[in-house]
Amino acid sequence: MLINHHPFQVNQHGHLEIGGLDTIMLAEKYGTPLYVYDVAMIRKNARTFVHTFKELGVKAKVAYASKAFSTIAMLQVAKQENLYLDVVSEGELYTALKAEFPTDRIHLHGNNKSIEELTMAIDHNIGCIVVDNFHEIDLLTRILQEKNKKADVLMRVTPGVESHTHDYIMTGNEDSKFGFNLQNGQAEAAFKQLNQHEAIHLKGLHCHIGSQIFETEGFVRTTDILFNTLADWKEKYDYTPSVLNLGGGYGIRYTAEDKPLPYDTYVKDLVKAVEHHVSKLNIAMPEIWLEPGRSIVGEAGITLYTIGSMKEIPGVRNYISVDGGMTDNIRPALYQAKYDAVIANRANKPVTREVTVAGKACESGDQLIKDLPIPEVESGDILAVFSTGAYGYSMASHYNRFTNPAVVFIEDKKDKLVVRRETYEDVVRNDLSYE
Ligand SMILES: Cc1ncc(COP(=O)(O)O)c(C=O)c1O
Ligand SMILES: N[C@@H](CCCC[NH3+])C(=O)O
Repeated sequence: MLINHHPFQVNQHGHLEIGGLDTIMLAEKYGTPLYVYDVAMIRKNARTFVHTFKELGVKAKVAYASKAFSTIAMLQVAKQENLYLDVVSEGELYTALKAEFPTDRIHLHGNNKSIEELTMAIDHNIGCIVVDNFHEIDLLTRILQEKNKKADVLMRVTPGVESHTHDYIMTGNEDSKFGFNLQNGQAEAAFKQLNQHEAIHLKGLHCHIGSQIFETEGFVRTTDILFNTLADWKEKYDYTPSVLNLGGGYGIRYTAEDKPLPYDTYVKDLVKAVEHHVSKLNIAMPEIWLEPGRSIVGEAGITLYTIGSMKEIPGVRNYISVDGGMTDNIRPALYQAKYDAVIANRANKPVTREVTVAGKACESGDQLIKDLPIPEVESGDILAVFSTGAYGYSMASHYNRFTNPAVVFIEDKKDKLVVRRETYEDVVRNDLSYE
């Protein structure tokens, strides 16, 4: 039985299962809040992207955008699936090195890369650096010259496309902190610097228009815009790219309102758009690189909470409070993101009322879900929130000095702790005395 369109089962005890295991057993064993991932689902998502390119006979690299969920275990799964890896910071790169991710398969992003980040990337011979701005060109070329090394580089451009998503996760629009602007000549100026530099091998362009996008039209329009520029640069500079990186952004189902496309549809439409322009320009087909994050891990993860206090305000609203909230999932507070959930130990009971799920942080805005239909509940019940696998753990905070939850992976009906729950000692570890 699918629960509210989510690919999870309910067992004979009426308990929600993930990967064939009882979520109530998991909550008892590991405590709550708890992030739980169905690893088979992660692998299936990754394989859909990779296999679709194979079926189409198109050379491609699928780089998991590790910002969505970066832990050593997750990066080991990405490695096992032969994915490439997108990192945006020293910390994400450090995690990749700890996971022994092959460095030539790592791509470095970032709109304000530090000298240390660039140096670390160059020292570890990572596969590609996605250059974002003029300051970075100066830093990068200086470091390469000092070290007498060369680097493969993509140039991040902003095409001026407004994707249909929340303002904060839109990145390809003209007014963006990311990348070189294609409209105002900055991209062309950067191109000239990069293309003629002896320490740089400019493999092509990168573009990421935003996240949680449910149609392919924005991506196709972006491809049109990129090829306008490429046609111009072919004519003026005899330049043809060997790589086109179209970023990530493929939407997932958080609630029944979301209607995600199958992931192979994105791949097929993008390939079609690129092939169209390639044949018009009469150039060799570039390799296509993608950077899915959310679509690989989002629906594969759930969060289990224990329900504590409950408050009824007659005629206004009923609250149930859980033992986590914005500190393990900032997305509702940050983007008004909507989530769906069930009472995991009463997953087959009829719905009788609507509640707002409040978190435990000292913020009125710490509300995970508004107007969630649920059956009768008691304190101590377990709430399972769906589709928390992306940008939950990775955006967690220590506000109110909460500890970050543990992470458990399920595969072949076995549970494995992959991130320990933090202790209060972890939280104060770097505090120094002032006495
Ligand atoms: C450059 C870049 N690539 C890839 C991603 C991953 O996006 P998503 O998780 O929506 O697939 C992001 C985040 O939005 C990004 O900024
Ligand atoms: N953190 C965002 C998406 C990442 C945007 C990065 N470019 C989210 O939770 O949806």
